[in-house]
Amino acid sequence: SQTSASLYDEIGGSKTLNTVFGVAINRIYKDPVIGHYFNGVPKSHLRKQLVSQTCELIGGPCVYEGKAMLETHKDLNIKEREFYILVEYVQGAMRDVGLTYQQENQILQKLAPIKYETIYL
Ligand code: HEM
Repeated sequence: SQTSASLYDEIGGSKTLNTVFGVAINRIYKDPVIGHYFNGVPKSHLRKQLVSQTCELIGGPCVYEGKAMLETHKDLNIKEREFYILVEYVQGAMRDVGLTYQQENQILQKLAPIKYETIYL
């Protein structure tokens, strides 16, 4: 409703999102299964884009101006199980940064539909 704060404000805004994705990205880049996808992708660039996109999805003031998800991921041949490895890192980072389960799940629900633009079916 108009009177309730956005999820974005509730979690602490871009400061919290930057911390969450900073933690997640450090782990993702080291992962033995999915880390290789990110060779040559600057961490700071990916973090900025993920923060902006997620900010927009959870009611923040951002407008995502990065590349389209389908275009970005379609030639990578990402498998479904690899998608879930990435999601687990994002979830783990949210937990470590102190978000509640409810906040975690609300954010994951927003990210979930993007699955079909990232994996190779
Ligand atoms: C909900 C899941 C996902 C979201 C929200 C997401 C989001 C994004 C965003 C915002 C970018 C930056 C686009 C830009 O540069 O403007 C990106 C790039 C990228 N993503 Fe994802 N992604 C997801 C899943 C995955 C998965 C599962 C993988 C691999 C295991 C992956 C690998 C990559 C790579 C390698 C790039 C860099 C591509 C390039 O610069 O050429 N993504 N993603």
